[in-house]
Order: sequence, then C-alpha cells, then structure tokens
Amino acid sequence: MPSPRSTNANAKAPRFVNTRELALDILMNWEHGEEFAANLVDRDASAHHLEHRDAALLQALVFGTLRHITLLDHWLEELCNNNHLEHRVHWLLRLGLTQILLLDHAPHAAVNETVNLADGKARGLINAILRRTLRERETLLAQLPTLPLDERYSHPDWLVDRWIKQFGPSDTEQLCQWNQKPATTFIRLNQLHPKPVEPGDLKPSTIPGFYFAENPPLTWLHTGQCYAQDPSTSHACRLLDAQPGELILDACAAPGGKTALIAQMMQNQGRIIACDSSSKRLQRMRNNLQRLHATIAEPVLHDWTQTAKPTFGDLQFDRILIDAPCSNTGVMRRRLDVRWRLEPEVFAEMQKLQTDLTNAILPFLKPGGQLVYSTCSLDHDENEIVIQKLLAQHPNLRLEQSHTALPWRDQTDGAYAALLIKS
Ligand SMILES: C[S@@+](CC[C@H](N)C(=O)[O-])C[C@H]1O[C@@H](n2cnc3c(N)ncnc32)[C@H](O)[C@@H]1O
Repeated sequence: MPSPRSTNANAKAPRFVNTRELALDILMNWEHGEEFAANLVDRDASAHHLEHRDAALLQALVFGTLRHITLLDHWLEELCNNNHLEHRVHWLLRLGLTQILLLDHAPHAAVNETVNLADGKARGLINAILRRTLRERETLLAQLPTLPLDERYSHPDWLVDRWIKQFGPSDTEQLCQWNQKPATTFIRLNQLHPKPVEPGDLKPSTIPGFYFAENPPLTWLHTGQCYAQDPSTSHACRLLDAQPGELILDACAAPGGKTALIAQMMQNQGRIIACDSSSKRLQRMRNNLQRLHATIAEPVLHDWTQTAKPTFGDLQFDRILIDAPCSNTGVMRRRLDVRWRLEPEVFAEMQKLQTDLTNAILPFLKPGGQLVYSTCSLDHDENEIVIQKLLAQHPNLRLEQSHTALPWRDQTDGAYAALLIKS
C-alpha cells in the first residue's frame, strides 16, 4: 500500500486517503519529539484536503492514542503475554486498541482496517491480538478502577506523585480525569472590532465576554470579531486592571491573547509595549493584534535574560504584566504533548527563569505601580514559591491578592495570577 504522504496533492483525480494510516504516520512522527501533535494533525488534514468528518476522525485517533498511551501499553502487555513488539506493530496495536476500547468505533471494522495496515508477516499477530481484545473487551475495561492513577489516566508516575503531595489524592484524580477529556473551545468576543458581533445563542462561560463555541464561525475568527481564548486567561488581566490612558508593559506577550484583552479593557486608549524574545511568535502577535484592532499595542522584540537595554529605554510603567514561560501543567488537556515531554527538573529550571525574568523587569515599574505575575502552571514551585522568593528579595513589594484557576473546580484551564504593588 502506498504511504498516504506519497500522494500527489496536485493530482486532479480524487485520491483515497486512508485516515488510519495517516494517524499511524503522525503518531510515529510525533515520537521523534520535534513537533506538537496538534500541528501534525492540522498539517496533514490540510495537506490531504480531508473533509471535516475525516479530519475529526484523524484527530480522535491521534489524540485518543496519545492521551491513553500508558493504559494501552498496560493492556497490551497482558494481551501479548509481555512479548516484545516490533516498533510499527506496537503503534498499530495501540491504534487498534484505542478504537476498540476507548472510542465508540465499529469494532469489527476497526480490527479489519488496522490489520490491513500491517505488513504480511505481522498481520496474523495483529489480527489475533485485536480479536482477543474484542472478546475480552468487558474484562479489560473492568480493570480500570483497580489500576493506579498513572496507568488509569496515562500520566507519568512521578508527576502524579508530585500532584498528590501538592493537591492530595482526590484532587489529583480529578485533575487526571480532566486531562483525559477533549478540550473545550472558548471564544472571546472582541469589542474593539468596528463591527462587534452579538453572542446570539452562544452559551456564556462563567467569565463575562467568553463563550463556549465548539465550532466558532470561521468568519468571526478570520476577521477578528472573536479570538479563541480560554476564560482562565482573563484572571491576570482582571488583576492588572489597566485603565484607559495608562502606560502598560506586557513583558512576555506573544501571541498577544492577553495584550488584546488588556487593550479592550483600556478602550484602546493609552499605550501598551508588548515584548517577546521570539521573533516568530512576535510576528504571530503582530498579526493577531492587527486583526483584533488592538491599536495601542506596540510589539517589541526583547529578551529579558540579556543585559542589552530594551529599545524603549528607561520608560517607567504604570502597570506590568509578566505572563511567564512555564511548565504548562494547567493546559495539559489542551496540549497533549506536555505530559510526555515534561521532566522532573523542569520546575526548578522554570522557577529560576521566572524569578530572573521578574528581577530584570521590576526596575521598569514606577513607584506605586502594580505588577501581575502569571503562569498557566498549577505547580506551587512556579507560582506561590516564586512570589515568596520575590517578596523576600524585594522589601518594597507587597502581595495584594492572587487567584488560582483549578481546572477540576473551575471548568477552565489552570492558571495562576498574583498582584504585587511596589512602594
Ligand atoms: C506564556 S507565553 C505568553 C502568552 C501571552 N501572554 C498570551 O496571552 O498570548 C510566554 C512568552 O514568554 C516569551 N519568553 C520566554 N522567555 C523570554 C525572555 N527571556 N524574554 C522575553 N520573552 C520571553 C515566550 O516566547 C512566550 O511567548
């Protein structure tokens, strides 16, 4: 069978694209660790002009398999009597089990189509294991409540242990459960657009201006009438409380989701310097801010870990937002790669970067000014402990208030924001 990637995208005759083979190809590519799963899926869906239904199937197969790898491997060890599996056969079986045990797919078709993707000599083995899976489906699923959390919910065991220490066993289980469900899409309606749209029958979230929207109208997204954004991102902006006419520094701003919301809160009056160290992300921010009509925001390339002065010189800002780079543990449901790419050392490394960045940015806050430090991490080391360290290092700072969004409690992404005031 030819690889789905070898098909000619310019050929005139309609081509048959095998979605399961595409999924297998993506999963094996993903393993190299260079690309996000969502990017791989989007790129292949558009390269092969997949119809909406096939693109949704591709996403369900890839995301479903990645979301449950440890559980699938637990079942496979049992079904294969711990025998070693050749690499491609292993991924094919994971894909087959995802369809039979986890997604509501026609099981016999799933077996046949998965077997058809195998090379001659592996077909018999795959057929036997998938048919056994069909026969033992109920028994395998009944094991779930007896498995430890890291297997049942497919998270690294060290991360589950870390969460149990920070949140306790019950909240940890709820967090793991949350991460196993497909992410909800939210949109923010953009009030800065010259033709703002009405929410109509969109279901409001608990945060004003943000709505549930599984399939947001593409024209709204393309024209900047709305922006896909989780409501948890608003907490940092609310604590910042930027006023029309003020001078604001958004120190780690790309791709500009919070910058655009701050510009809206300021009614596009005043000035926002929006910095980022990544020129690629800065370009994305430029496009976003332009589309969202956030005209008071000025994108600036600057790396706060470098000693060179920023191009805006010695400006003193009324308010500063530091939306720091972090482990992303609050958005693991949305970003499936995170759990498999995190290393235990990342939290200490991030804490150092986060305090170094804040120390470099603090001199730009005017006396009496307000600074919001935020992350999309749930980890104490990147949130409360960073704030404790900053307060110990800077007697002229005081903690005014903080807010933590917990996914299992608030039904949004996880986020942390703390408001500090400089005397
Ligand atoms: C959490 S993201 C910001 C998200 C953004 N605030 C938003 O709402 O769309 C963190 C950003 O910090 C930037 N960053 C990382 N290290 C930096 C540094 N040393 N100096 C400036 N920006 C940095 C990253 O490129 C990334 O865009």
